[in-house]
Amino acid sequence: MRKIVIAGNWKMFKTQAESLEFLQGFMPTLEQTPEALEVVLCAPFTALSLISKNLHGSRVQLGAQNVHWEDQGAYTGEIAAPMLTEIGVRYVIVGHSERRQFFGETDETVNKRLKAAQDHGLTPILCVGETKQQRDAGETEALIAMQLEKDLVGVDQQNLVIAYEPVWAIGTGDTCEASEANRVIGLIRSQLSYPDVPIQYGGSVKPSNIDEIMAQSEIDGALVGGASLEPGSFARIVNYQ
Ligand SMILES: O=C(CO)COP(=O)(O)O
Repeated sequence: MRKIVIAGNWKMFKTQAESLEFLQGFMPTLEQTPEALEVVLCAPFTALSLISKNLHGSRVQLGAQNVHWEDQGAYTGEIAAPMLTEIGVRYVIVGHSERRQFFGETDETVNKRLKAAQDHGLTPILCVGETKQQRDAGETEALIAMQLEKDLVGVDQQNLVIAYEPVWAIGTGDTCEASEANRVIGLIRSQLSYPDVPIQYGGSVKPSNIDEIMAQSEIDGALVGGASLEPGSFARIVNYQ
């Protein structure tokens, strides 16, 4: 059976104080959440250590939003895997479209980051997805196939989560139709050597559409941006029907 993983990607939001305030509202809502569901919070680097201390003993897993491929070195502004594992981080987002678009992330660096994360026992959440322009040009399938081919060279698919995030659906309120997300995720799965990789959908996931998304046969969870910032809204998402 494939694992279900719902992760909040807080992006560049929340100070330490705001993170604690979130936890106070969110943690009590998890009592009804099925044990089989993995709930992950991918917080900014500065909040990880404090959140880790406050998650102690809870079922929520901690995630980071990026990781460098070297264990240490002269890489100003980067964070290495041992710095994350030391404070209890278990997951890390790699290759988010915002990293690819605004910070020059390439399939080559994404691949290196994936392998470094796994070498240190972190589970990477690899993000793939097409832009509006690519979708309109009918290039969705080819683009995603190419991203997977390049990003996954030498990557252990048994310790991996993939997030299908159509770039045009991120932060726009313009969700991809659940059936279309299901179709693309099925195509992604057909390209994997290990078919039980959990594959999430990401892009304007909200309390109002999570039930339909999770009802799809190929979709194993969600990577949630804006709607993960407020405890009540993220609680409704992880307690999907
Ligand atoms: O980029 C995302 C998650 O990684 C999606 O963001 P939104 O849920 O805000 O559209």
